[in-house]
Amino acid sequence: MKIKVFQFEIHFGAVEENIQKVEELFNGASLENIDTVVLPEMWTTGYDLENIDKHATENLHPVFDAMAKLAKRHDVNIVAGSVANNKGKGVLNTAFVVDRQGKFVHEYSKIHLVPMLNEPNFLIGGENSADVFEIDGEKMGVVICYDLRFPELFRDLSLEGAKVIYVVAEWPIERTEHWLTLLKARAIENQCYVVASNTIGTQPTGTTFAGNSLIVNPFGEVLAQATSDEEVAIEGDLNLEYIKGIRKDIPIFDSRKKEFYKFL
Ligand SMILES: NC(=O)CCC(=O)C(=O)O
Repeated sequence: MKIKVFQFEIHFGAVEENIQKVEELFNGASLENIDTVVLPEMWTTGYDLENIDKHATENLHPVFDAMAKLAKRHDVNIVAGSVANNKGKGVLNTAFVVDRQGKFVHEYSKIHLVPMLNEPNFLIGGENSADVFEIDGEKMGVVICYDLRFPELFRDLSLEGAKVIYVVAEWPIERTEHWLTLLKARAIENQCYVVASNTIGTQPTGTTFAGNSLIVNPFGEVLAQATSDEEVAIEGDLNLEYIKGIRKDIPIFDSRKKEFYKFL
């Protein structure tokens, strides 16, 4: 399963420009052998939270339609990062997935809003857990940025059968070590692939983002890593059969003692 992760700078609060930019990235990339393309968090707006009401999609439209067109044109699945999204009760931070036929597969709205970037003052949290979805017959999950700090979410997804967990993010540069360490830890402890897309550049809020988009295998080895300050695409060839071998050699799922875990 071949994955391409786009890492790019987001034009602050410029939805149309960002959609156009993503279209150009798809049209300029070599995608012939790629199964799935991954985008970062809140890529249509960045952290323009003061204006987030006016930027938000209505139930993912019209951004969904633009992604569906790209998926069909390039014959790829898209883990379409996340966007500010209004479903009637306030603005959510919603990740979504579109398949090669341009069909809606899955959505997940961030449940852990990040206090350090002021999200709780402008956004509402998702009301559903991060469930698995299937693309090309394989189970996967997607979570959003600050969610990375909550191992429970990753454990739930892997217990439900996710072999790949996507992390779509706008992770700040001062916590780069947390980003890299936690991505590897989540892959090792759940023995699954972790595929992460982050943004770069400094937004007018003063936050500079860490880049370092990453693909980690179930043994914790880095298959591909972007730099901290460049617009690049990284690629990984995920061998989902490899997961079986790792889980046989280090059988953590068989060794679990859930009767002793107090808060699960
Ligand atoms: N966009 C985010 O959720 C950032 C998370 C973050 O800054 C952190 O966990 O640290």
